[in-house]
Amino acid sequence: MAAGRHGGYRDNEIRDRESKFEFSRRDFTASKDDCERIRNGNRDLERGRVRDARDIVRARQKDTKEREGMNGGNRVSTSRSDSGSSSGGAGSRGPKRCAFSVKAVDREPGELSSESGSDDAIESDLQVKDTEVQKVVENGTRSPAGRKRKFSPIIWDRDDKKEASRSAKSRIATAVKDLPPPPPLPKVFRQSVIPDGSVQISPINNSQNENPQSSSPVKSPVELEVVDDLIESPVRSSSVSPKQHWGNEQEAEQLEDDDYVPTRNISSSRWAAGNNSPGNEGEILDDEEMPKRRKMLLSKSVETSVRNKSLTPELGMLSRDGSDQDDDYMEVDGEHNQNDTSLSKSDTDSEDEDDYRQTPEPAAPPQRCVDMLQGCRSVDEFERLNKIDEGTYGVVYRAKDKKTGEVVALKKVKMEKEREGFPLTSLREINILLSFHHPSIVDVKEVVVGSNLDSIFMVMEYMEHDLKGLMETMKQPFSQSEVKCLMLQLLEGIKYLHDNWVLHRDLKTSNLLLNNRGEMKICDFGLARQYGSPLKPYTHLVVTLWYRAPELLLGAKQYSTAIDMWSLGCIMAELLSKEPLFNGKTEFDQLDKIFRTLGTPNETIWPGFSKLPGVKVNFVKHQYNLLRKKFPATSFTGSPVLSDSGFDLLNKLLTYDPEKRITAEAALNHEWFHEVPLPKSKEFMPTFPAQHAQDRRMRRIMKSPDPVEEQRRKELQQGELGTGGVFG
Ligand SMILES: Nc1ncnc2c1ncn2[C@@H]1O[C@H](COP(=O)(O)OP(=O)(O)OP(=O)(O)O)[C@@H](O)[C@H]1O
Repeated sequence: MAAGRHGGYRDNEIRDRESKFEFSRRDFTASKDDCERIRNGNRDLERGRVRDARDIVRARQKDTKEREGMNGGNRVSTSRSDSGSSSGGAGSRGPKRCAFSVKAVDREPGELSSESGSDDAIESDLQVKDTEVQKVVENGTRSPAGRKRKFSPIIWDRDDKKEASRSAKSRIATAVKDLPPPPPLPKVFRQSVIPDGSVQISPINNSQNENPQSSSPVKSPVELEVVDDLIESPVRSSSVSPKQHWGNEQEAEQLEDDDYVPTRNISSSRWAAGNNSPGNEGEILDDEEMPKRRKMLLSKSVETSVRNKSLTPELGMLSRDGSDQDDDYMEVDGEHNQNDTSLSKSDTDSEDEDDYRQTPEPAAPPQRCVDMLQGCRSVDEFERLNKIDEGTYGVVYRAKDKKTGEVVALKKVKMEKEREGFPLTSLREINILLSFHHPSIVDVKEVVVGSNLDSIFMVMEYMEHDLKGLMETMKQPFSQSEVKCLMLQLLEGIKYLHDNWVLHRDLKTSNLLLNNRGEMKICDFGLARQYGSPLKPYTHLVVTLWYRAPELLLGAKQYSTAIDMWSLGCIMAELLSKEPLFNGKTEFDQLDKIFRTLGTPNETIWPGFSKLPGVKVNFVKHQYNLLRKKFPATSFTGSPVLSDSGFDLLNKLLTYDPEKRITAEAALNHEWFHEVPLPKSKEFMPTFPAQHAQDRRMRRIMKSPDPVEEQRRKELQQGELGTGGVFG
C-alpha cells in the first residue's frame, strides 16, 4: 500500500513527483517539439506515451553527452554478454524472471552514495576522488564484506546554502566529479574497465562467480529506466509485428510515423537463448521456448540505461534549486497540495532545463535495444476469482492459473491516471520484487500482460490476509508469542532489505501479508528505494502518517534505515494491542500524539533535534514517557502486557534519535525473542478464515478511522474507482 492516497495526503503527491511526474517533466524539457505539443494540448494518451518514451531516451542521451563532456569523457556503460539463465543469482528462479534491464545504481535523481553513518563521513564521501571510484571499478565485484552495509547509511538532501549559491554548471561538474562510489551492485554483476575508460557492468555467470556469497538473494538486475521500453518495445520489435502480438493496430500505425526507430529485439535480453550476440538481433522465441521463459523480457539497451543512470545525481542536485529550497514542512504541507504543479516543476525545471534548450538535440543514436513483452504470458491464462483490494497504483485480484490451477494474486498496474507513461512507482516495485527473494518478502512469480500495452500484471503468491484487515476481524490481539513470531519474520525481511541497500519506506500493517501457514511477508514496494544516496527535498514525506518516523515528520533532510525501524516499532505496538499506536490525522497531530506518549524530545536525548526544520513550531513540552502505561508488565484492565525485555525492544524501536534507534540486526538478537514465552513457530500460528470473496478494501474502508481510507470511501461513493472487463 502506498503511503498516501488521494487528495488528503501528500504522500501520494510525493510518489507522483518522485516517480513519473518529475521524471516526465525532465523529459519534456528535452524536446521543443514536445513542449509545443503540450502547449497545444495535443496529448493523445497512447501516442503521447510512445513519444514521451522516445523523448526520455533523447533527453538522457543529451544528458549523457553533457555529462561525458564534463566528466572528461568518462562514461559508464554496461554490457550483458551472457544468457540470463546464469545471472539471476537465485538458482533456477533466474531464467523465469523477467529482466528489467541492467542497472548499475538504482539512483534517484540527486542520490549519491554514502557508506558511512556519520555526517562527516557523508561529506567525505562526497569528496571521494575519481581514483576511489576507479578502485571499486577495478576490483570488479566487491568483496562480500564490501557489499554489505557496515554502517547506517543515510539518505540526505543536499540543500546546504553553499550549494544553493553555486551555479548550476559548477554543481553539475562537481557532482559528476565527486560522485562517491555507488551502493553495491546486485551480486550478479561484475564491473570492469574497458579500454576506452568506460565502466562495464555485466552479469556474472554462476560458474564465473567467485563471490562466496553467490547465493546472493538478488535474483536479477534492477533497472528502473525501462519506461521507454515498456511503451515502445512491443511495437518496435523488428521481428514481430505489434499487430500480431497485441492487436493494437492504431498504435502500430502511429508508430510508423515516428522518426526514431531503435532496433529492439529480444536477443539482447539476458533471458534470450544464450546467444545474444549482436548478430542474433531479431531472434524470435518459438512457441515452445516462450512459456519456458515466460517472464517479461524487459531488458533494454544496456549502454543507454547505465549512462542514463549515471546522469541522475546531477539532475537531482539541480532540482534542489527549486522553490522548495527552504521548505518548512509545516507550511509546505498546504503548498504541496495546492501548488503541486509548480513544485513539481521546480523539482526539475531549473537550470537543467535551460541547459537542455541550449544544447542542440542530439540525433538519437541507434542502440541495442530489446523487445520486452514478447515473453510474457497473457493475463487470459488466468481465471479471475475476485478482486482483493484496490490501491492508488494497483488493483489486486485473486486469480487461478488455468494451466496449473494455482491460486495467485494479480496486481494490475493502474494506468488510468498516468499521462506520462508507465508509472515509475510500479516499475520500482516490479524491479525490487523480481530482484529480491526472501521468505519474508512477497514473491512475484512473473509479469503478464493484458490485451493492450497498458495492462501489466504482477503475478504474486497469494496471501490470505493482510495484517490490517486481519486485526480488524480479530476479537483478541495476537499473544506475545505470536507477536514474536510475526516480528521475527518482519525483522528478517527488513534486515534483508537493508543489507541489500533498500529502504521500504512504507511499512504498515496493510502492507504485511499473512497466509494460513503462519508466514508473514512484506508487500508494496512502490516507495522502496536504494539508499546510501541523497534524495530530493520532499522525500522526507514518505511513509504513511501513522508509521512515519519523527525525523521525517520534522522535515529531516537526512534519513536512513531507521525510518523503517520506527515503523516496525509502531507495528509491534499495534500487533500487541490491535490498535494503531499513533493515529494522527495531520502531521502536526501525529507529532503531538507521539510527544504525548513518548515525551517531547530535546537536544539532550536527540542531538540535532532543535535544528530540524519542523522544530520551529512550538510543541507542548511533555515531560514523561508514558509508553509503559500503554504496555504494562501486568494488567487487570485488559491492556496488552509486555515483559520488561519486550518493552525494552519497543522502546529501542521507538527511540527518537535515529542514530540510536535499534537496527534490524540488533533487534533480531534482542533477548525478548529468547525469553518465555518463546516465539510461536509458524506451524502453530492460528489460522483465520480466508475472506476470499471479500474485497478487503471495502471491508477496511467501512471500518477504518484512517483518513486515507476515509478519502477512498469518498472516492468510491463518487464512483471513481470502477473497473471494467475481467481484470479491470
Ligand atoms: N500477494 C498478495 N496476496 C494477497 N493479497 C495481496 C497481495 N498483494 C497485495 N494484496 C492486497 O492488496 C492490497 C493492496 O496491495 P498493494 O499495497 O500492493 O497495492 P497498492 O496499489 O500499492 O496500494 P496503495 O494504494 O496502498 O499503495 C494489500 O493491502 C493486500 O490486502
